[in-house]
Amino acid sequence: MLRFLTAGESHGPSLTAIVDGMPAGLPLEAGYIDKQLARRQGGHGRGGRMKIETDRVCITSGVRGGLTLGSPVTLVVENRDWENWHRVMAPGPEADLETRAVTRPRPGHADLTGAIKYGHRDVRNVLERSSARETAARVAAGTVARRLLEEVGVAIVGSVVRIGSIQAQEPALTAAELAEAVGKSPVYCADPAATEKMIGEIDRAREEGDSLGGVFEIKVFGLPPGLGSYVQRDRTLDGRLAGALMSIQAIKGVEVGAGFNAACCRGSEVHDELYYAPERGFYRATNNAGGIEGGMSNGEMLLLRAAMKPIPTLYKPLRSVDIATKQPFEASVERSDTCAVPAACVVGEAVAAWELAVALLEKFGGETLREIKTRVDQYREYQKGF
Ligand SMILES: Cc1cc2nc3c(=O)[nH]c(=O)nc-3n(C[C@H](O)[C@H](O)[C@H](O)COP(=O)(O)O)c2cc1C
Ligand SMILES: C=C(O[C@@H]1CC(C(=O)O)=C[C@@H](OP(=O)(O)O)[C@H]1O)C(=O)O
Repeated sequence: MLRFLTAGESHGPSLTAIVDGMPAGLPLEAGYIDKQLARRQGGHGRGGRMKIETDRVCITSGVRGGLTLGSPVTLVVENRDWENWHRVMAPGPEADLETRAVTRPRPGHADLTGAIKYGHRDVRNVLERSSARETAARVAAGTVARRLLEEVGVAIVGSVVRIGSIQAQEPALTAAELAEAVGKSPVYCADPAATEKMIGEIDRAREEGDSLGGVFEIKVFGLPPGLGSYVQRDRTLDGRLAGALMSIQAIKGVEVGAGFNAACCRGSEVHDELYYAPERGFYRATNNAGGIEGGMSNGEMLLLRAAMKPIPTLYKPLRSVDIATKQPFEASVERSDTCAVPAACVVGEAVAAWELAVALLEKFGGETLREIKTRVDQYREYQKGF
């Protein structure tokens, strides 16, 4: 069974992910994970914190000589900002609990409800863990899953398709072309004209002390059919992917394929008709299902979309109430991202990779990469001849 946990506070010494159940013999290097960590830090619209951090993973268990051992893989990402916070965040009685105490909850963040739920009078005890800093650890873990998927011919590419009111026109591209186009864009968008407008929109929001959300898309190429299942509803691949995307901080909606638009159409316009050709087996000429039918991958490209709300911390103050004095105030802000949709897109790729790797291992099992590859190859042959 493949599973992972993350731990760590935003301004603590480090973030940790423990990945358990990864098969042995998977080539894995820190540099491969660092590339994804760097992408997650980037994207136009990020704030001052990203100038402090340069995320790098330290692999402290489960890998030897560049290959996984089958034992738990521990991934540690240091917080450079810790240097400025060790007095405040110290685990012992020496911690300075006064200087950076927070009693002013931000609308739209976990602050108020987290304080009520866990009985904290200092909102810092909530925001340290509710912060999307945690996604650095999730990207590290998800990138191990991405490595495994790569070995069986599965590629995952995310792209930003909307920032605020600016919508991109997504060209139909291969996985490699899409990755190249996205890599050139400061907002990870494959449409150059929309990229320019998105940058302008983010800059305007920043100047006006405001924030922006948007939509990103995840495409997965090369998935075999039959990952996930209809036999128990908690095993549906779409349910699990939607849950994973929704678990990302500030994600408020998820679509698969035609998504909400399918609800506006007739069945004859939505359902993908089936064809057969001896050289490729069964296929569909359209992909409104987004690569999932009956809770299972159907062999077509997987298409997911996630909507991110605007960042809650605003330079333009919103009304709130101090939990100590019960007096209203208008929040003042030290620093914040203006827009983190590109970063969230990288997190989306990672969490999707994770869920797909879990479903892959459920279907094919195996303790070694070699076993898994053999079984996937055999299954692909079987599928072609079906
Ligand atoms: C990559 C990323 C960066 C974020 N940066 C910020 C930020 O700088 N300031 C902020 O208030 N919220 C930021 N958020 C959003 C909050 O973490 C999120 O809104 C908060 O945890 C509340 O959770 P919810 O929006 O899912 O309800 C970010 C989210 C992501 C995914
Ligand atoms: C640190 C990251 O994102 C942070 C997510 C975040 C939040 O409230 O979610 C608030 C900000 O942190 P800080 O208050 O330290 O400036 C972001 O910078 C990161 O993505 O690595």
